[in-house]
Amino acid sequence: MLCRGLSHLQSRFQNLLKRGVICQVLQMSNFKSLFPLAIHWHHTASKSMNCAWHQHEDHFELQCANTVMRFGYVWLRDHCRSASCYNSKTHQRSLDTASVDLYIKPKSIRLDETTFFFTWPDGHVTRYDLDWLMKNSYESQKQKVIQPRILWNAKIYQQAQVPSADFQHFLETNEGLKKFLQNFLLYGIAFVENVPPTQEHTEKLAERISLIRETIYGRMWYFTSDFSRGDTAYTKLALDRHTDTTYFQEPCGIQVFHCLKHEGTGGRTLLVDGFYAAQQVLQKAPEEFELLSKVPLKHEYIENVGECHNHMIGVGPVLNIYPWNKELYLIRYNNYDRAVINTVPYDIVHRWYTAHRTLTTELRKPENELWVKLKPGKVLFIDNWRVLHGREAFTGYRQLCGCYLTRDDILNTARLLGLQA
Ligand SMILES: C[N+](C)(C)CCCC[C@H](N)C(=O)O
Ligand SMILES: O=C(O)CCC(=O)C(=O)O
Ligand SMILES: [Fe+2]
Repeated sequence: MLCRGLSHLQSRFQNLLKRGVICQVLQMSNFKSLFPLAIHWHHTASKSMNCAWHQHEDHFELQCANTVMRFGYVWLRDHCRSASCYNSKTHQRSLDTASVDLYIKPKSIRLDETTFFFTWPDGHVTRYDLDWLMKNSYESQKQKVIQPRILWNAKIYQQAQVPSADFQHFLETNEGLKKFLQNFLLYGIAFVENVPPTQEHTEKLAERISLIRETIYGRMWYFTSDFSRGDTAYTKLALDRHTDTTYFQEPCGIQVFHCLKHEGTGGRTLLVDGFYAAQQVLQKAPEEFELLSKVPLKHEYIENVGECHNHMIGVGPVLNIYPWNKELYLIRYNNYDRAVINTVPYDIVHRWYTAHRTLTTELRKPENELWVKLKPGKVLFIDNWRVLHGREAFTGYRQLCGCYLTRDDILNTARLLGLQA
């Protein structure tokens, strides 16, 4: 076992010292640029980043600044990035994980500058860069937000004065696209203006950022109040706030709306940030937030109108959160399409209704409602996993076209443009 800088060890690491071998890494000058979590460490670490490590019986421990990170040996062996274990051209694992001894332990560990060298019992050597380990540790992921967002009520959104994208700029420049996507990711809604009011141009716009998600409503849809489909959307009635396609196992990620024509009154679009409302529930009644994130519900779409026969069922809680950092990523809220609740016993059902009421109260607060009148030329993108939409009743002839997009593909575009998504 080789160690460096032992003389620099301070009392801070004395506990670790007592338990065995300690090594320290000094002067990590490239640390901040390599490690995106630098923002977090920035406050806690001085310029020379001190890290200490320790080889335990069943895991490897790394301590940098105030973070203690633990890595199991099977995990470490499984994440070997050597040429025989990992294809760096395809970014795919070649190693057969099932061939790794579940009780594997390294024969030796040494640190050279900022690279650890693990030698395994069969002589295979794995190298891990310190910053790679830090970035990929559970402990750092736990503190990290997957998707930075600005939660809003009407006032916050209006005061932010988020600009709309211009059709040409959006189509022809990466910069225009990137700005649009950044706003979309932050707020869950975004507008494009100066779009020729046709279905073809709307389609072109959608294809610029994502693959269109074809559903039972078609690829591009075009609808009026003709009740051509068995759903209230195809009437002139008001629609309370909701998310769409809750009856899919994976609800559509994004909804695109373009109002091509409206000769009449009413018909404004209502937008509510579901995550803002959920955040209020978390603050006011955390146990209700938890219940909404745990109780599985069914939503259902049953249609028998004309030639259209469909029966869709989607299952999932109202609030969907990542288990490791509790970050909210999907709200499934549609009181029209919610199916019979038969997945939980009656006493929990009652508690669920209470929690659902609390969330509904937040969602219905007038200060959380953003009302917009969609006009030909102005296309609205809605994050259907976050922002609820609704509409006011209307009179006269109204034509809306649009489509759904797959969330994976829009996030793919965002990442390729360098955005965090
Ligand atoms: C958008 N488009 C008119 C095609 C479909 C409307 C789907 C309406 C359905 N109740 C839901 O919320 O999913
Ligand atoms: O007519 C509208 O403005 C929206 C209707 C609706 O909720 C939908 O089509 O998903
Ligand atoms: Fe809808």
